[in-house]
Amino acid sequence: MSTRIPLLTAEALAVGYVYKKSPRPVAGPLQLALWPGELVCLLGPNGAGKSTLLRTLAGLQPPLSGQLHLADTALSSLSATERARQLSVVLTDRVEAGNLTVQDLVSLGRHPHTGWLGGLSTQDDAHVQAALAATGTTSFARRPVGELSDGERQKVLLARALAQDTPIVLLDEPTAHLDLPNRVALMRLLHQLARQTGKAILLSTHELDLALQAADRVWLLPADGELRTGTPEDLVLSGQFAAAFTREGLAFDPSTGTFALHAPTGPAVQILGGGAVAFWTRRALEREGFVPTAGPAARRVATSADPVLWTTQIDAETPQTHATMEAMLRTLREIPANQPRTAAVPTC
Ligand SMILES: Nc1ncnc2c1ncn2[C@@H]1O[C@H](COP(=O)(O)OP(=O)(O)OP(=O)(O)O)[C@@H](O)[C@H]1O
Repeated sequence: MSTRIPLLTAEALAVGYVYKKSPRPVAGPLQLALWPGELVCLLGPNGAGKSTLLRTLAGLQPPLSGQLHLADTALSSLSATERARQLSVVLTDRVEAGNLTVQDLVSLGRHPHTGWLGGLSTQDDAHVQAALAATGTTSFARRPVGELSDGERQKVLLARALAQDTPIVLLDEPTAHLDLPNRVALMRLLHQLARQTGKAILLSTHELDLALQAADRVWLLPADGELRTGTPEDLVLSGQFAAAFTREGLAFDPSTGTFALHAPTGPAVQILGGGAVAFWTRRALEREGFVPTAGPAARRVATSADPVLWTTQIDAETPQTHATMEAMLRTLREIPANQPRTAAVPTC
């Protein structure tokens, strides 16, 4: 029998604000559990209440109602230091670091373990160095925090949270200022950290595709404030993921895991072949307004990978081979007399 117990639980938790003594609920009632070794991504549209929930779970704002426990201890009964030994948090608020260097700021993460006046032991310093290395910030450890770019500062704040070395890590939009390779690297780092150290890591993000790939579990907070949880795959296949982000004219495609940028309405084009060339051919055809299909169609394009080539055929005309996507698209746009002249322009 499993002896795993959640590191954080919430029962009937309502989060929100109080305005002129009246509660303004944002989300809830929520039943939640954060398990050791799991990376959880909190997803939802703008204004759904992700930051409000994270601040509440971090003990930085009181719940409107309900119970919050770290293991079997009520969060509200912990002192700030006890809480900081259990839970680290990085919010989106600007951090005023004065003249502190990166190393100084990351070292502050050790204070729940050393006390404010305590110097760093060798072991504390090892935690700081490991956090700098894991986040790729060692090379600017001596620089003042005030001189960093937004992305560099974001990595340093994550390093401080990692140096704190808590069982629970809460991160509000940790990828917001990072370029794509850094976003991918960060998600991979957090996933590995959760797996290797048994930490429970909860992060909010708008990086839906990355979250779907990296998260062990998704907390999906739609605008109605009713949280759905599950593996990314269960939420996608049940349609709950698409429903949370539904917008007029925007559709989530469960077969590719992406939101469609285009709404193709033009003639069908049959794609023959597979792999990367077929994938990118499909993308290009959709952008041009064609409807890519696996079934038979008057327009056909066969893809080959080595060498990269396309062979188009329209009706029974002589097939033509093309060395570039551009040439292939040009040919498909040249429509025979009995076909519509141009592919339909996608609607916004
Ligand atoms: N300090 C506050 N006082 C009152 N209402 C607030 C406060 N902060 C946020 N809200 C409101 O609470 C709701 C949820 O906001 P929150 O910032 O938690 O959403 P979010 O999901 O994090 O949004 P985003 O994805 O845009 O960052 C919003 O309607 C917001 O206007």
